[in-house]
Amino acid sequence: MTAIHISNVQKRYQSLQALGGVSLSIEEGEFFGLLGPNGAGKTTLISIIAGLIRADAGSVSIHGHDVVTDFRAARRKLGVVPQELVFDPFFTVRETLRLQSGYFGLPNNDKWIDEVMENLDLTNKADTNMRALSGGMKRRVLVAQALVHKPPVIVLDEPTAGVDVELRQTLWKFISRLNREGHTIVLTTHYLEEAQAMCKRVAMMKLGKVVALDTMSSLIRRISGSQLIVHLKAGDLPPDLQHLVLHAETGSQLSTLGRKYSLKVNEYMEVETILARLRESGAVIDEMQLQQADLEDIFLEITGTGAPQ
Ligand SMILES: Nc1ncnc2c1ncn2[C@@H]1O[C@H](COP(=O)(O)OP(=O)(O)OP(=O)(O)O)[C@@H](O)[C@H]1O
Repeated sequence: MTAIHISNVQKRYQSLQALGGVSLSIEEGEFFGLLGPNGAGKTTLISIIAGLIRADAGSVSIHGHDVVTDFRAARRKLGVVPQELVFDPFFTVRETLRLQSGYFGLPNNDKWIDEVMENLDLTNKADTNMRALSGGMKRRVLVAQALVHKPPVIVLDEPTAGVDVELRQTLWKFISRLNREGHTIVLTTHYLEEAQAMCKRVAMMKLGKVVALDTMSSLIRRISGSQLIVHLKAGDLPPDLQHLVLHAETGSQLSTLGRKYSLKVNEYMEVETILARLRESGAVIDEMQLQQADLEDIFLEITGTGAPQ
């Protein structure tokens, strides 16, 4: 079954086209990543999925329920962890979670609330007022709040932005478990290595459009091969190797003198050729390293920008 079906969604803010016709289907049980640089439209798309804002055109359904015409049924299937921390400061953690359960018509939900709190290391804060919690703890409550009604589809918008390593690990352990148990997970994150580790399939967005949609493994294969990083302490890269340059750092960008290049290498044999050409041209290598391409390189190649901030 399709968990989220997005069909030609468009959204404009005055003269700005935030989403220019996004179509995407996410199947039940997937662990899906939504990536893109700042302003790509990820939060706008998530807000439309959550029924918080209306698309100008197109449609979104969750487990077959349209988010506009069948809002309540769609909302029941969905748990959203938003980017921003918004709470009523006068309630305790447990009260906050009970209220949220009530909103979904689940008055006797304490067993699951306890389990969620336990899994997010919130148990000893259950009776603490929201206003007395640290930012990281508040973020845990946001996650717990999204899960109170055991939604089959869970959308997390930058859940680990600015949180410590401990919370990231706790969160990923719990989210992975929910995914293994069949929940569909959709994630946006600033941390590409996190997306690479967790997501099986990703969509990359840029300026309101999906510019790449593939499994993580084919995306990684797309930028085939590796990169050879060479730090030259004398001489420079000969012109006939310039076409291989992925990144270059020179002079003041480096803590040491010289020039540093990342070169695209498709086969290991090519390393030999590159080294021979450098030697012939009089360049002197200070350090070198061979690295597998990762999601960051692909992101750079596809969106033309650095990692999302
Ligand atoms: N309420 C709004 N009014 C006007 N413009 C908006 C509004 N919300 C978003 N935008 C604009 O729409 C575009 C898409 O924003 P959106 O927040 O969806 O991007 P994003 O991919 O989530 O970015 P980020 O990674 O920074 O969160 C941006 O150019 C943003 O400035």
